[in-house]
Amino acid sequence: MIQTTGLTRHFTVKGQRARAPRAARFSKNIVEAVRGLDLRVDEGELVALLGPNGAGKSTTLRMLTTLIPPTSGTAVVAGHDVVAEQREVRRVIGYIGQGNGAALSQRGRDELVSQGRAYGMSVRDSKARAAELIASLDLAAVADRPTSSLSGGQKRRLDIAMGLIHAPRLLFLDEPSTGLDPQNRANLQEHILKLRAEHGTTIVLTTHYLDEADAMAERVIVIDHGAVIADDTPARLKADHAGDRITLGFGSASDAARAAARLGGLDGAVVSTGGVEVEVRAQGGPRLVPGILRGLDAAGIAVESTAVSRPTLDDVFLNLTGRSLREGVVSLSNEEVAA
Ligand SMILES: Nc1ncnc2c1ncn2[C@@H]1O[C@H](COP(=O)(O)OP(=O)(O)OP(=O)(O)O)[C@@H](O)[C@H]1O
Repeated sequence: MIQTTGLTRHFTVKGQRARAPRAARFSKNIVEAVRGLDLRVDEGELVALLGPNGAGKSTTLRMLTTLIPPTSGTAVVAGHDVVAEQREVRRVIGYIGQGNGAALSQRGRDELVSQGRAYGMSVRDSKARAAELIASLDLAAVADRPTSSLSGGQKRRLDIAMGLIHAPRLLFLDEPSTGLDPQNRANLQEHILKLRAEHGTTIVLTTHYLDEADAMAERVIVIDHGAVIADDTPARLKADHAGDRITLGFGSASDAARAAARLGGLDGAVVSTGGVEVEVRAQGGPRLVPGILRGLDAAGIAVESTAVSRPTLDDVFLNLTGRSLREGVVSLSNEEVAA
């Protein structure tokens, strides 16, 4: 359904050099937003592009939806080239960008019908499709109110209905749940999964919510600094790139330091200390704990508490990049990109 080869997008931004002579004060910086992306998404897949702010997720989506052309490389979407066959691509895709515009004084139902007409559907078909989407996205109670009076979650569901009016085979969602409270977020995720189950739509979404990617996507593509750094099912990413986390608590920092020194020899484990706690990262955490406790007991080091947690996608990102996605939020500065 999607195939990209070496997909690249640069932006030129003007930078100001205060100390330079007047004529040379404005320099041009190249931001390499997306660098040589080779991507394949098959029909019916639900794929999440996950990455920190500035990683290149939206730029990728904007190229795949023909909103901006690539600087180099190619992308074929539903059998059509995104540069040479823009109109054909647009006909078969739905795109819901960040903060789409359902904020007018029109009624939601009318907006949906207008959108259907804009896609060349008849009034009758547009009305029938609008009614179907209103029912399946749980908008019946609000569809006849001005859209400006809807809540954030209702507006976002209306955005999604707008993107689906022409029954696209492929739907792009750019951060569908950003700005929603946890309840509305869960509700929206449920609706997206239901639509997909009902219509078999291929869905590509971007998110920086780790739990969203984990819960919804059967495939997660981790993007950092404009390039793919991992691509697999959430379960395999966690198994391959992050171990379980065993946290041991001690009565004193010196006990913790002695324990860390002993545990350092554990095969394949990464050990770190923080005050009176020691954290061990290793595969098969629950099975390792009894042996760890026996070993420390034999060395006369008393363990006061033990906790084992399964890895998250954040652990995967941390392992791959040395940075946390939770902190997040790494914005790519022009200087960083240029370096
Ligand atoms: N129109 C533009 N002009 C200049 N730079 C841009 C433009 N659009 C994006 N960029 C830069 O390209 C890089 C990638 O941006 P992009 O919006 O694709 O990231 P993202 O992963 O979608 O981030 P977020 O999660 O914050 O939406 C960033 O450094 C951004 O500042």
